[in-house]
Amino acid sequence: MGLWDSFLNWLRSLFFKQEMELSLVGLQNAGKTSLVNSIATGGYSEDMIPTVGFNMRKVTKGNVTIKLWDLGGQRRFRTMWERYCRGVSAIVYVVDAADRDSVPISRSELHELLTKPSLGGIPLLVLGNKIDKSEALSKQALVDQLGLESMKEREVCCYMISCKDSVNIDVVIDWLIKHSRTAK
Ligand SMILES: Nc1nc2c(ncn2[C@@H]2O[C@H](COP(=O)(O)OP(=O)(O)OP(=O)(O)O)[C@@H](O)[C@H]2O)c(=O)[nH]1
Ligand SMILES: [Mg+2]
Repeated sequence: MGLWDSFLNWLRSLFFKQEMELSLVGLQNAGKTSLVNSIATGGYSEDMIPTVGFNMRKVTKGNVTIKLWDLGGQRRFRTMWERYCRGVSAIVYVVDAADRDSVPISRSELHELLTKPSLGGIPLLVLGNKIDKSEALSKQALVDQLGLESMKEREVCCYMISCKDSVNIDVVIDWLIKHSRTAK
């Protein structure tokens, strides 16, 4: 690339730079921190430490800088979810689709969170993770069991992913970038 093209690209990046802030929520062991790693570097590890409280990571994709709040999913951290979801461009809710017993709890935590008036209208991206496992639910089963069809007051989208095998991570990134236009 010539100097002039590089200069033009740099100029373009100044004008089209976008920022967005996202919160990642969901039960412990769902794979939220794994998803952050997958988005940021494509890396994956079996050996993860549960998130205590929260972590903040900034990831740049093209011209979009994404500020990610990766929240702890253990019960004692769930009361903080609402605070970190206020004012974000989108809420990303991660579910372990292979842990069928945990789905009802995941459903009630999600519905409880979304009743908060402060979070009204914020788009929701639900990710059924760990589809590399044979016991993982299908997308339709997950949508049904989480009661996503009944959510009419916000935009809701659901994808099935695997952080382990990097399945659909690109689709997730595309969805996030599209929603950065509403960044505050
Ligand atoms: N098989 C499989 N395992 C996964 C996948 N994604 C994450 N895991 C595993 O699930 C476990 C939990 O992952 P984390 O990313 O720490 O989960 P978390 O949601 O951040 O958990 P908390 O921080 O406690 O809320 C780890 O052992 C990961 O290796 C996946 O796509 N497939
Ligand atoms: Mg974590």
